[in-house]
Amino acid sequence: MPSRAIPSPTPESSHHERTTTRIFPPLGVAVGFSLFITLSFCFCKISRSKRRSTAAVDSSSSPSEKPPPREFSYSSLRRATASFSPENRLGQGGFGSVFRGTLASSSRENVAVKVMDSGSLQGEREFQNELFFSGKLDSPHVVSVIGFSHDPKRRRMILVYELMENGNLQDALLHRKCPELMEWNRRFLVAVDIAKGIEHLHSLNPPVIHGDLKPSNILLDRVFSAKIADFGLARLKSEQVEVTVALESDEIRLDGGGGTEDYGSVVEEVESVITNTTGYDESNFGFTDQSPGSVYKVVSPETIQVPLSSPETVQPLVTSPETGVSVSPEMGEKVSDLEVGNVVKRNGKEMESKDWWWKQEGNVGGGKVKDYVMQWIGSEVKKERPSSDWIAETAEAASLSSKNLEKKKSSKRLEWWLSLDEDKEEKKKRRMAREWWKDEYRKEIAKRKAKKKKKKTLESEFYSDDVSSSVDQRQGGDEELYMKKRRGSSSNSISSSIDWWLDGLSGEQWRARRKNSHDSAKSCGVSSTPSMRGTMCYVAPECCGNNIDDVSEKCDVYSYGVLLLVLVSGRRPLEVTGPASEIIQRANLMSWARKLARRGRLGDLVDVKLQALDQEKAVLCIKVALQCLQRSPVSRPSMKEVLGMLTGAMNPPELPTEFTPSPQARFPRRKHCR
Ligand SMILES: Nc1ncnc2c1ncn2[C@@H]1O[C@H](COP(=O)(O)OP(=O)(O)OP(=O)(O)O)[C@@H](O)[C@H]1O
Repeated sequence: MPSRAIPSPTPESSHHERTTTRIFPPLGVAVGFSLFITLSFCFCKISRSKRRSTAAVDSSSSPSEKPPPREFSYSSLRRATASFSPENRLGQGGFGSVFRGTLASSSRENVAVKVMDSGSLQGEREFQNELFFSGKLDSPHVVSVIGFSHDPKRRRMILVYELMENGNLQDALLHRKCPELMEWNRRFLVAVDIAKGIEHLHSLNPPVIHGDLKPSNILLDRVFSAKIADFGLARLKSEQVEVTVALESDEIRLDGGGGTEDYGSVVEEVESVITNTTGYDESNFGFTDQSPGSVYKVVSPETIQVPLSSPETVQPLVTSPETGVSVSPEMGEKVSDLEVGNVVKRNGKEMESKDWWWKQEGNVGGGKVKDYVMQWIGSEVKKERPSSDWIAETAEAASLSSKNLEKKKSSKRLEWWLSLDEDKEEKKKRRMAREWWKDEYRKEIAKRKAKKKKKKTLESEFYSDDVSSSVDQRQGGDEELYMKKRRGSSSNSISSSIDWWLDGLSGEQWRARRKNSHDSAKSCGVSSTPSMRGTMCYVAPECCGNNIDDVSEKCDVYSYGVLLLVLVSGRRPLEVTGPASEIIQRANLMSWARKLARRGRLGDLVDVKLQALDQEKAVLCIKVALQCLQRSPVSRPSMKEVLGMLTGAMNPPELPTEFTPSPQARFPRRKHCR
């Protein structure tokens, strides 16, 4: 087979090849390089966009970590608020004033700056709590804490929040009566926003219980979307860990039932809010004083104590091995149960039952709350005082003890008149005067009797609704006490009126323990939070006791029920309103709603000023509210269920059986004989 001859290169072709190889290799490298660059650029772009899209998916499924609160200098916040000028004042809370401010940063962000009252332990607790929870909560339905400023030497505590342009719901709905909130749809959305916010709190692990839900703690943004604010009374719900503050000793106490790891993590978390964000190494709250015994002093296997205030003020508690009661070594005296907390058993272990939520600050046994309640009720009713002055009457009755004194004095005066020994002429004059006195005295007695009778009728009418069901709830001795108190002496009629009124809302325990309540109003002037347990009318009955096991998410559900009724009716829980014949019935919103439910007339509760009303949805809201207001916490729905019912994701609720309209009588009523 002839082999193919390979042509030998001619001199020209070899020259050409030489030139080509001289030119093309660098060209090929350049082309290849540019191709490589283009490809890798495309690859980078594609992978980056891919990464971005996965990140977007991730962030939608689990919200990105919220930046921790920033630390601001006092001077920067002073500048932001024009030296805390009164024109910038947004409101006054129980523990400080809130100012509008504009941060000097490039974003010129508008903020709300809350300046805590210096020296107020409650303010300190609120400050602490807000920071603690700000790290945990990240929801569009919860007001965010942007930052803080703290100067322990001057006891300055400032919190910086996102600005909620339309202020609080109480003011917008009930005082300013914002036209936006007169639209049914907007009001309904506010109800849904709040439900979403609470549902978020309860869905966390461990769940967060707000503990003080009320319209003044709901803030509205520019477009009237609602957000939950004020975590001053909030707490973690956990079998294992309780965050408590022993106020007398200026200490945070982190109680854990499950070994040191449990509370260790919570301690870290509290610390991290302060230290991680600010490098707060020196002083703040004493967190960074790492000396054993001053930072995490283990009192019992379940308890860690963390000094709250500056190290100088800290008096760590130690526990007496015999009694298990905490003792202040500095003072060398026993801190009573009342001051530190009752020792209760839980999971077979002894623990402090009274945490700061139930704890009463300052005037522990002062019994000042009664005055405060009176003042508060007064402020509630004075706004829409009826033409009939039944309140004045009851107020008059309240001062009966002083009148008793007066009565005694006048009878003394009468005796004096009778004992006078005069001459005839004088005697005649005196006799006439004596007769006049006697007459007057008789008239006065008759008048008082009539008043007493009238007042009794009013009272029985007023409480007729709540009492029957309340009595059912009470067991054994409680019932007797209840009835005894109900029959209580008329000399205490105003306070008893108020008590019974409150009983319809918050349970008897509220009154029984009110002498333990602190008088926040006393020191701060304006506050609607009369006790550390939450706010009267909004606090659930079981949340008035000392048993921490009773505190659950259902306390918030109850408060939401009241809030929902306020939203639908456009009035306060206690308000004197409506035609004279129905004033008493309507005064207590919750009782009135229950009454209307029994009569099958829920529609009567709806605010008449509402525009574009969806009657069906309004009635749905009232039914949901009544579900939430059931006395037994287990009967109340969860917040998830509430949200489901409101949004239509779940079937609409039935009325609780206790409030269903009573069936028509089968037999015609017997006519009264005249
Ligand atoms: N982030 C905010 N944006 C706009 N206004 C606010 C903001 N925070 C608070 N306010 C206004 O300041 C008022 C006082 O708020 P604060 O939380 O101190 O007290 P409160 O909740 O009304 O009372 P209490 O302390 O008794 O519960 C609020 O009612 C509200 O009108």
